[in-house]
Amino acid sequence: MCLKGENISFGYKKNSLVLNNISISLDRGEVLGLIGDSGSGKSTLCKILAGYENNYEGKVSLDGKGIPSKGYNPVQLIFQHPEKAVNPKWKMKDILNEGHNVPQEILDSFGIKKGWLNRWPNELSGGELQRFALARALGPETKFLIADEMTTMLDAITQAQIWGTVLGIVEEKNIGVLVVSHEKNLIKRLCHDTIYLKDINNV
Ligand SMILES: Nc1ncnc2c1ncn2[C@@H]1O[C@H](COP(=O)(O)OP(=O)(O)OP(=O)(O)O)[C@@H](O)[C@H]1O
Repeated sequence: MCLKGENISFGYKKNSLVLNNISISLDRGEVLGLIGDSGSGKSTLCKILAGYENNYEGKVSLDGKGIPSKGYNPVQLIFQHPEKAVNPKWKMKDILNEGHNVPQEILDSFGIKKGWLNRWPNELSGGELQRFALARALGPETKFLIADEMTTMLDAITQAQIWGTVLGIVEEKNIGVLVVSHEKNLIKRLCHDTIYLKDINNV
């Protein structure tokens, strides 16, 4: 199975492109790095690949078919700020199990403690919250994970722990991962291959 973006062009404003004719392809089981200057459109490309942004030119496909607009999204996007991805009025256990019942072994692998389940999102640290976001995103129907600066705000130890867990799970489940980061060493350590996005407004 392959997640493809073909000849993607996109601008937030008319006559001002952020992405110009970008093509990218990610296989299941592959860990691909995406680097580029600030403002070059990495997050925008992530949103397009995960189906969050529809107003683009070109084609995004999963094995030749469009990303399903209803039901569970097999392309899961994880952002830098997990607090923006959760409903602040829900307890963590409800947020966690919204799409499917997350197995105990996944909770254990991310070090999610029982006591955290009864808390509200604002009662957890960024790293704790990101563990929940990942446990939820790596569901049985997930085929691709798009990690947009997902550990940027964390200390080095937490970053290594979280990536260690994620890499174990994606390998076992044969999930493809796009790793967006400005940390070249992290990309080098994690990824099989890397692509570079140029800022088209800065060349
Ligand atoms: N919702 C939006 N409305 C208008 N312009 C936007 C919006 N989101 C991003 N942009 C602009 O689009 C360009 C690309 O932004 P994007 O966040 O995709 O870049 P990036 O490569 O991820 O940057 P960074 O590495 O700094 O996070 C930037 O110039 C940004 O200001």
